[in-house]
Amino acid sequence: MLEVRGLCSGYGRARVLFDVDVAVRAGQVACVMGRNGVGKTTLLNTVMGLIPAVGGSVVFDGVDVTRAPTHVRVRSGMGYAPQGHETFAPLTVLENLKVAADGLPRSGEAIEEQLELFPRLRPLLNRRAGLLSGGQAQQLAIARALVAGPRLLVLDEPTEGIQPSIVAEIVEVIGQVAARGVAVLLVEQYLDVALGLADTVTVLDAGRVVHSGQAADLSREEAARLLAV
Ligand SMILES: Nc1ncnc2c1ncn2[C@@H]1O[C@H](COP(=O)(O)OP(=O)(O)OP(=O)(O)O)[C@@H](O)[C@H]1O
Repeated sequence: MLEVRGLCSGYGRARVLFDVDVAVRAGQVACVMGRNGVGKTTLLNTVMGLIPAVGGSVVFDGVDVTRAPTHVRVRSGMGYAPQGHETFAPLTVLENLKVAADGLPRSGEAIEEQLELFPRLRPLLNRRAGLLSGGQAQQLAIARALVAGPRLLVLDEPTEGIQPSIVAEIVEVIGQVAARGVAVLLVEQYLDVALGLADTVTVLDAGRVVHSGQAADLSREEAARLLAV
């Protein structure tokens, strides 16, 4: 579904990612881990085309999108919930979902599906997104990314700073989304969440892949060691 090969990117002349390979299959969760500042968000932003790649390739569903603008990637089936659960703060929850569903053939149904996935959002439909708690806003951000029915869902630290009960709900939804056949590329700092969801794990350090493999083959101790490098 997604094949990232030899990806290099950065900011101006400051190179952040060096030859990063990562792949995600339909129905699987690929988790990218690493300490703060190693380049995880830069990787996701480069995959989504928000930062240009200076080397390597991003192939989605067999199509090379390395130079495609973000909106083309989104239209071709890539959904993104960036770090910090970004939503349109002055708009209500429903308006946020409507903006994301704009132009879809069955937008009402698409929004209803998200409310089934995130029942906590239903009583909040008329609340401004800027007034939501962090966990509610994160659920809205994921719902927005899902509303168009992406085949790849890219999530940047969806559990960061969120109360444990909502973390459990978000983890459950990510598992359900993958079980429906969506490929999930997930940046996650919490080891338990990551190892609980992941099919594959890629660990970055200083912009390079230092571990890549099946989650089932990675012990908790080895993962903790890699993240402490
Ligand atoms: N807009 C920017 N301009 C210049 N440098 C940046 C920019 N954004 C990030 N960086 C730098 O790129 C490097 C990687 O940052 P990135 O946010 O990708 O790391 P991360 O692994 O996602 O970290 P975190 O877990 O803290 O979110 C860091 O050294 C950071 O300072």
